[in-house]
Amino acid sequence: MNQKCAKKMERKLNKLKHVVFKETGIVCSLNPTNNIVICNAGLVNGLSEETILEHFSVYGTLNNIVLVPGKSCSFVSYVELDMACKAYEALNGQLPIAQDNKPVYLLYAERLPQHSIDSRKVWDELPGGLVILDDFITENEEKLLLSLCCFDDSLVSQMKNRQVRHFGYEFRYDNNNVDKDKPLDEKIPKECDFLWKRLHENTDWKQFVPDQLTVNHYSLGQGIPHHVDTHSAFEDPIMSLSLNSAVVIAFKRDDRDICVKLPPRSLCIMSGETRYDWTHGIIPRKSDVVLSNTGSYTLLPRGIRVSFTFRKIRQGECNCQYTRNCDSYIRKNNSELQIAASEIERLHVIDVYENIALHFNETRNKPWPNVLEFVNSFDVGSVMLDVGCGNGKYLGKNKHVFDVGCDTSCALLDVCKKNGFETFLTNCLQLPFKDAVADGVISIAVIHHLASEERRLQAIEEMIRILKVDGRALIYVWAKDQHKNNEKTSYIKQDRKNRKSDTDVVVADENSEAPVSKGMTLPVHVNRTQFKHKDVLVPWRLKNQQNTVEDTFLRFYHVFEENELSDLCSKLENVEIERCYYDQGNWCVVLRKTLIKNS
Ligand SMILES: O=C(O)CCC(=O)C(=O)O
Ligand SMILES: [Fe+2]
Ligand SMILES: [Zn+2]
Repeated sequence: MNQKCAKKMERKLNKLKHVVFKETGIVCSLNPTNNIVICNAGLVNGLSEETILEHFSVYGTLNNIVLVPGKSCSFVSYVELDMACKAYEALNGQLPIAQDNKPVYLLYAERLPQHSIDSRKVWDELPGGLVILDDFITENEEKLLLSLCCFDDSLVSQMKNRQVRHFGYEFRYDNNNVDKDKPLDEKIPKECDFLWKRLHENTDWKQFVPDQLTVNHYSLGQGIPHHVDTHSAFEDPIMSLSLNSAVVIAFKRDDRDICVKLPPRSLCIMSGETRYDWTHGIIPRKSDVVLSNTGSYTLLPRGIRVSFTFRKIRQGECNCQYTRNCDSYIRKNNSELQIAASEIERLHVIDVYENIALHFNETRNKPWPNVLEFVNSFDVGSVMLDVGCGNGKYLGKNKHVFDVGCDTSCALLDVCKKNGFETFLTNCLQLPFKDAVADGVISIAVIHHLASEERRLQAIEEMIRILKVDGRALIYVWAKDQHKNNEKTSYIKQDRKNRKSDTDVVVADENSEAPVSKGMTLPVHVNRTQFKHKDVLVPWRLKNQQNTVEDTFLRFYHVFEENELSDLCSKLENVEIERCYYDQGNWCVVLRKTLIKNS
C-alpha cells in the first residue's frame, strides 16, 4: 500500500470506528485481538453467517459469529490470535462482500456484543416431541433405499424445485391435502418394512406403521418452505429418514427458531408439539452453518439429499389441542362463524362498545398521523364519511370538508355529538346513502369486528358503492403479525409500567377459550402478545373513575394476515388499490373507485 492509500484507509477506519461504537457500543481499534469487526457489512446489507464463514474460516477456527439485527456491522471471533491477524491482513479493504461489492473494512474489538445474532436461534434444545435417531440405518440399507426410486440427476439439477414422489397416497400441494378415497396403485415399497420392525423394537413407537410415503429429492441449493404437515391429512407422528447428505432443518414457533442437524441415515421423528404446533423448513442453500461440540462454527457443505417421509393417513378430522395450525379446528370455527356471525357481532362487538364507550373514549384520543394525512388530502367542499367513527377522533380534523360519522354505538355517538360532530347510527353493512355521493371514506379499525369474510367484503362493497368515481377510501384493520420487520408494535411493547391506561392487561391464559354462541367457543387472546389465531376474543377490562376494574368484556376480532385485506379488496371490480401498507400494527389500504372494468 502506498502512503496515500494508507492515509485514506486510516481515515476510513477511524470514521467506521465511531459508527460501530454508535451502533453497538463496542470499542474497536487497530490493536490485534481474537475478535474482528466487519465494520461495513451486516444483516442490513444481507450478509449471512454462511458468507462470513466461507471467507473467514480459511484463516482458522471460528468460535463465534455475531450478526446484530438491524445493523451494518458484524463480528467474527477466532480461537487463536494469530488466526485473527492473518485474516485481518488478507481481507481488510480487499474482500468484496459488502453491499455493491465494496470491500469490507476491518478492525479489532475487545469484546463481542452481548446480544448476539439470532440469540433466538438455538442448537442445544429440541422442541417438545422431536426425536432424532442417529444411524437408524446402515450404509447398505441406505443404498438399497436410494435405489428404490430413481430420479434422473441431470434432469433434477436443472429444476428449480425439489423433486417429489408419492407412494400409498398422493399429497397434493395445491390444497395441502391427500385424496383419502384415491389410494395410489404404488404402495410403500416392501423394502421399507424392516424400518418398522426396528422402530418397534427400539423405541416407544410400538404401533406405528405408515401407509403414505413422500420421497423428496433435494439438489444442491434446494430446500422446502416452512410448513406444518396438514393436521387432518395425517396422524401423529411423522417420520423422516435422511439419505445421502446431511442438512440443517429449522423448527419455528412464535419468535423461536431451533436449528437441528439431520445427518444422513438418521430418522427424525416429529410428534406432539413438534408435529402440530411448530413449523419445519429447510433453507435453500448449498451449505449450512453448524455449531460443533467444541463450540466452534463450521460450514457443513450439503450434497444431494433424499428424504423418505413416512406418514399415516388420518381418517376423519383432527382434534388436537394445538389449534393455531389445525385446519380441522379452523374449518369448524369458520363454518360456525358463518352461521353465528351476526349474533357474535351483536354480543361481542355492538353490546360491548355500548358498555365500554366512556372508558373507551378516555383511551382513544391520539389520531394516527397517516390517517390524518389522508383526511387532510381532500379538497374544499369534499364529502367524507367515517364508517365506524367511534368517539369521532378523525371528525372535524379537516375544516374544509363536510364530514359525517356513523357507528353502531349510541354511547359513542353521544360523545361525537357533545363535540359538535355530525353523526348517525348505522351498521356498516348497509349505509343509508345513494350510490356515488361521497368523495372520501375512512374506516379505521372497524371491519375486523365482522365475523365472516362475506360480511367483511360486504362492508367494503358498501363503502365503494357510496363513493363517487375517483373517490378514495382508507381502510385499517388489525394485523395478526405484531412483529413486522423485527419491530414490535406499540401494542406488544406496552408493558404494565409505561401503559397509560390499564385496560388491556393480561386476563387470559394461553389456550383459553370462551363460549360465544350456540355451543361455539372462540380462543381468548392474551393481550400484549402475538396473535395465535385469526378469529379471537380480545379482553377489555372496564374500569371506573376510581380506576378499579368493574368488569371484563370480550370483543370479537378477525385479525388479518399480510395481503388478506388487499386480496379481499381485489375481489371488487370497480376498485383500484392505490396503496397497501403496515402502520401501527394494522394492515391498511387506500382504494380508488373506478368504472367497472371492461363493461
Ligand atoms: O425433507 C425432509 O426431511 C422434510 C420433508 C417434509 O417436511 C415434507 O415433505 O413435508
Ligand atoms: Fe413436512
Ligand atoms: Zn390438529
